[in-house]
Amino acid sequence: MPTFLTIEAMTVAAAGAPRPLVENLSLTIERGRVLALVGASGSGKSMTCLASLGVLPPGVFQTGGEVRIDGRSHTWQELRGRHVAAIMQNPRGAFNPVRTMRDHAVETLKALGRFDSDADDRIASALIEVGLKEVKQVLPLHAFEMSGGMLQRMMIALALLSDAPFLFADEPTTDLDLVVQMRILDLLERLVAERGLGVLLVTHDMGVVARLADDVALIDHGRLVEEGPVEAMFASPRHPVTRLLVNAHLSLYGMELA
Ligand SMILES: Nc1ncnc2c1ncn2[C@@H]1O[C@H](COP(=O)(O)OP(=O)(O)OP(=O)(O)O)[C@@H](O)[C@H]1O
Repeated sequence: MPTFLTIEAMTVAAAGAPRPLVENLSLTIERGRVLALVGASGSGKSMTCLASLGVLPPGVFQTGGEVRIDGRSHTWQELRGRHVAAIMQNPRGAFNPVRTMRDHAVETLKALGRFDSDADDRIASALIEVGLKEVKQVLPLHAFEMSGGMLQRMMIALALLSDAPFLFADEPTTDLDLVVQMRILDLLERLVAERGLGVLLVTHDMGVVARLADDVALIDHGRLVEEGPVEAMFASPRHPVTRLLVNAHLSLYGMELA
């Protein structure tokens, strides 16, 4: 099983934009650890994620860089599903409204080339692993019949069906209420511990970072400006934007940086 996923010198540009949206950005994600990619809105976090998965929106292009697993380059087809699974913000929008949860699970297994006689067992154990224990009741549901928290759990279950060792999670709790956020973060933490997943967690929420991340990388205007263990980032942030984010977080608790 691989140990490291490295994003190397990733550069992303948009047609007509005067400067790159992401510039020469390198990150390493290690199995069993959570790397938080933080930064202000529009700093390039999602573009880094999307470029690394080869799914940039129309008009936006990767102009440099690559993704390696333990030093080896891979095609997007090999990366997506086999090595990296992804969960995104707004799970409701990710589901086809006229298809059931079972349809989505079957479609995911078919896309991965893993739809065989064990499919039903595999789907059931993925649902149980993410806390959707009433499998028979959940599988016939459509997205509109489920809460945001259930849908995010279902997205994570679909990600687990691939057995990919790395997970990209782009703002996985942003649209959820605080109690559900906490439960999803608990679930991600358990999956990192039990499956040894390596997670790239995209967020602008320093509360989420404090709760889940081992390491933090800060991006500003598409460039990596600070990187290190989470404790150091909170105790002595160096870059002005990191100080701003940490101070904004601490002020919620009536505290500020020394
Ligand atoms: N489809 C697009 N075409 C051109 N530029 C885009 C497109 N989508 C986003 N951008 C620009 O790319 C830059 C980076 O956007 P990105 O979505 O990666 O930021 P982000 O850090 O993830 O922000 P947020 O936290 O708000 O999601 C922004 O300046 C944004 O305006």
